[in-house]
Parts: sequence; structure tokens; C-alpha cells
Amino acid sequence: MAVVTYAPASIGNVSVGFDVLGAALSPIDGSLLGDRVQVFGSDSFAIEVRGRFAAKLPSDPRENILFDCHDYFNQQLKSRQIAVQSVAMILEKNLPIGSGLGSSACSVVAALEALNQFYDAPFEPMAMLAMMGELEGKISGSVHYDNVAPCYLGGIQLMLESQGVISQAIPTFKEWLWVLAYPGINISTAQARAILPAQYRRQDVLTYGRQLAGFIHASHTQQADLAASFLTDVIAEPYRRALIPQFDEARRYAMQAGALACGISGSGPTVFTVVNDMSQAQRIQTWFTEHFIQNDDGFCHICRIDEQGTQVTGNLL
Ligand SMILES: Nc1ncnc2c1ncn2[C@@H]1O[C@H](COP(=O)(O)OP(=O)(O)O)[C@@H](O)[C@H]1O
Ligand SMILES: N[C@@H](CCOP(=O)(O)O)C(=O)O
Repeated sequence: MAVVTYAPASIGNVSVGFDVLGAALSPIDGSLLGDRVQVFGSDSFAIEVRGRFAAKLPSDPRENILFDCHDYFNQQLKSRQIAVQSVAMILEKNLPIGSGLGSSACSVVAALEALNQFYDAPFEPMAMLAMMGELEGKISGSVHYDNVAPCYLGGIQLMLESQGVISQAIPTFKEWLWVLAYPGINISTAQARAILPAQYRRQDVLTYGRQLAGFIHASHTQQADLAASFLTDVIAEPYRRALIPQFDEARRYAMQAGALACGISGSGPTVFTVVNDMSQAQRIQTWFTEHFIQNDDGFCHICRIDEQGTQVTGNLL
């Protein structure tokens, strides 16, 4: 038996909710912007890596996060007295590493979901999400669910972490297009977290609370322009923008071109722009492709929110 899963790219923070808001995205042209993992029965454990960004991963399979996923999942099986089977895994690495698109989260989610489905889903979604957060935390230096939750469950997820609920979806604006531009350079999430201040000014804390509450309220009441007006970041962007070449120019261009919002995806360097119509999206895509992308690893996609999240695809890799 073999199981193949696909997990989408995600935007952590979405400007307004540092560590507490995350969105799953899929390109409108149907291209795969996310990792695929296959799990199958095998006499010995092995990890094979393929895909556009495979060569950027550590060459030692034990340094691939899939190794930890397999180890950790087996421990969880044992703790439930479920017999562990011998498996091997294939990772199709389609997301660039250190891109701000939740690359490590994407591999973690695809791998754990493939393992869970291989065993006929012994773990419930919230237990799975807890495991995913734990493993993502091993890489980024602290547990934050704003990539794994949307990647796994789809949509825009609000982290609640209360009464056993890790996250829940908020309503989205179906007409919004999200232009994602990855310049082709890497920023380590752990380092981009380390440069943030340990404490914030009262004025920024108040702005943060008002904006996050405002965005959630406007999403629930489906007031698109009001929601977009809150999409600015007083927590991370002021400190991280200097890490991204041409971020200020890119943001200025996008806003002048009529974008509803523009910000850093996760810890960067990917930048996301929200627009209402396709011709604007295409204009912004052209500008980012010509002025923001720095090398052949870069790309720019017009996306929509991926409401489905991780799926079992059934196609063998
Ligand atoms: N399957 C994997 N996918 C992505 N990164 C991985 C994987 N396995 C190990 N890593 C390592 O985890 C780190 C991910 O860096 P990070 O800055 O957190 O990237 P991202 O923000 O894109 O997830 C890198 O050092 C990378 O080599
Ligand atoms: N909330 C996190 C999100 C990191 O996302 P990544 O895609 O850069 O891993 C943060 O902003 O640090």
C-alpha cells in the first residue's frame, strides 16, 4: 500500500497576526506550489528527495525534517499501542527553503498526514496539528502554528490555543487574488525571529490589538475594504524589511498600482500583494518578475486562498 499527500504553501502572520494568523495558497494556473510526500511499505526505512528544490536540502537524510517526522510519529503510535510498520518515504520538494512560504511546515504536514493515512488515520486533526507544531518548532526555534495550521486545514486560520482547540478557520474574501513573489534568496526563520525586539511599545501593542481584532471582525462581517485596511504589520515588518532587497520599492509600487495590501509572507523574503481584479494582479506580477526576482530560483504566482489544505492525491510519485 502507498499513500501520497500534497500540502500547500502558506503565508504566516498575514501582516496583521504575528504567529496567530496564517493563510494557505494555491496558484490559479493549477501549478503545484507545495510539497508532496509518498509513504509506502518497505523492508528498510529510507528517504528519497526529488523536485525543483531537492538539491537545496541537506544531503544527509537524517537532517531532513522527514526523518524526525517518521521518528516522532512512531513514538506516538507506540504510546497508543499501535504496531509500527516498516516504511520508506519520498519527498517531492517543490517549495524553496527559507522562503517565507512555510517550506519546512509544508514538508512536516505532508509527511505526517501521509503517515497518518498509511495507518488509516488513528490520530484526530487536533492531535495531528499538535504534532505538526512540535516538529515545525524544532526547526524555527519556537512552536508557532501559523504555517502548519493553514497548510493542513486550509483557508485562513486563526490560532486559538484554548480549550484543546489549536486553530479555527475565519471567513475569507473569495474575490481576493494574492500575488506571491519569491525573489530567489533565502532568509532563515530562526534568524528573522531572533532580530525582533523582546519588548514592544505600548502604542504598537494597542495598534496590533486593534488591527487584528478589526481584521477578524471585518472578515466575519464580510467587509472587504475594511478588512484590507487593517493589513499592516507593526510587529515584524519594521524590523525585517531591511533583510529583503527592494522591499520598500516593491511595496510602494504595489500600493500605487491599486493593491489592497502588500506585506512580508512569514519571515520573508517572499512578498504578498492582495488585489481585487485580475488585470491588476497581472500588472503587479509583471513588475515583480522584472524588478523583484533576483535569480532563476525566484518566481511569482497569482494565487487564491486554498480552502482545502492538505489532500491525499492518490498519484504515485
Ligand atoms: N523537508 C524540509 N523542508 C524544508 N526545510 C528543511 C527540510 N528538512 C530540513 N530542513 C531544514 O530546515 C531549515 C528550514 O529553514 P526555515 O528558515 O525554517 O525555512 P522555512 O521558513 O521555509 O520553513 C533549513 O535549514 C533546512 O535545511
Ligand atoms: N510567524 C512566523 C512565520 C514564519 O514563516 P516562514 O514561512 O518564514 O517559516 C514568523 O513570522 O516568524
